[in-house]
Amino acid sequence: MPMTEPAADCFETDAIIIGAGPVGLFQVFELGLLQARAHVIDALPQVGGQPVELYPDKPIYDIPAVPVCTGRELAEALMKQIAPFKPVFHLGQQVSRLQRQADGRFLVETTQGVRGLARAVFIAAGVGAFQPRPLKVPGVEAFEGRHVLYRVQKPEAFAGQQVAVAGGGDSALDWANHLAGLPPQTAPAGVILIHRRDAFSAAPASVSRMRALCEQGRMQLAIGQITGLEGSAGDASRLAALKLTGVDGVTRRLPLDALLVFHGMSPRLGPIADWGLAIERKQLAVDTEKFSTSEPGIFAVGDINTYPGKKKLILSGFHEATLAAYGALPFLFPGKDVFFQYTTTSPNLHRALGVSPDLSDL
Ligand SMILES: Cc1cc2nc3c(=O)[nH]c(=O)nc-3n(C[C@H](O)[C@H](O)[C@H](O)COP(=O)(O)OP(=O)(O)OC[C@H]3O[C@@H](n4cnc5c(N)ncnc54)[C@H](O)[C@@H]3O)c2cc1C
Repeated sequence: MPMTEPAADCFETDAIIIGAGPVGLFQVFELGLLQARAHVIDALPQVGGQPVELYPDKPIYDIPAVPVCTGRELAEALMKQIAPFKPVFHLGQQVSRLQRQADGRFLVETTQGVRGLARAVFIAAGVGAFQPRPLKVPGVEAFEGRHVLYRVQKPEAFAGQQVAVAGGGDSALDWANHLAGLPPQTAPAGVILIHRRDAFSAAPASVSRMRALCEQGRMQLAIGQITGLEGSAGDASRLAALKLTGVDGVTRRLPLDALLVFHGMSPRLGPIADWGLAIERKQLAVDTEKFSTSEPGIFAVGDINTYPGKKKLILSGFHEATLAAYGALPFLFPGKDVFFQYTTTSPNLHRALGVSPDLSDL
């Protein structure tokens, strides 16, 4: 790996975890028990990785000692478990660069400009960074980022505008409902939900609310495929209308100012492949003692890694995170002896966890 000088405006911490999926979150816990501070970076605006992004309400039955929990509940429980260690989260940030510095630490940089230095890095990047699926319509690039958006930051920015929301899942319906329900002074002039069929994968309560808003005339629903976008006559870079081809095969023109697209998220390995680490079939090769990558001080845990017998299961990732934390000790605290301790009986760990259990019977 190339050596560069440390940047002046970085956060500094013991460990940086790339990925806030279940394994990245549990990595915080295992590092916390060893008294290592962690910052966690994720491309998504929320924590929880695949279970929250792909199956938030589906029951999971194979988390040890938890007979059943949903993807969302798992993430909530992990967040509660790691709270005593006060991890710092950088969400909505895709890590693009990872470089060893002259002092042996690693500089981690995101595409949005966040930078951090740490003695050890844990790549818990799952199947890659989740990115919004782009709208596949000719010429869309001319409007992306200004009038065609995949994320909403300030809903009030659409006050008085004609807004179309494309998609049939939770994000699309949540945003369409939210925009249509805003008070008049901040509401768009019109909200139209566009989906390719009159069946939705969003939560039933969101679908009922959407239908109620349509009945009240506060939102419209259009069924069809977006087949084209049109710039305004005076300024071709300004979105003026979209073309919607209905199930009847007729293409209609819908005037609008902004199009919000929620066609789901897809994972991309992206920059991880360029960090000079040994890769086997799009996964990071690790040993099974420390879950170290080919670069000392960089560990890989969870779905992103591969080794003989690897199973892409959450419980396997938890085991990997535990051994990786111990494996990182020489990088985190060089020369310091850190002893293995049980959470049941160690006063040190109780202090770290902020608990004071009764030890008199043990
Ligand atoms: C439908 C479905 C059902 C499943 N059911 C089960 C089950 O019942 N039991 C079970 O054990 N497992 C199940 N799995 C698998 C389980 O979800 C994964 O094993 C688990 O999510 C892996 O966790 P992780 O933390 O390694 O990665 P992920 O959950 O994928 O999280 C990785 C995170 O890293 C982020 N990231 C990646 N690259 C970057 C980058 N460059 N910069 C910033 N952030 C980045 C991503 O945005 C993501 O949030 C299921 C998977 C699916 C798809």
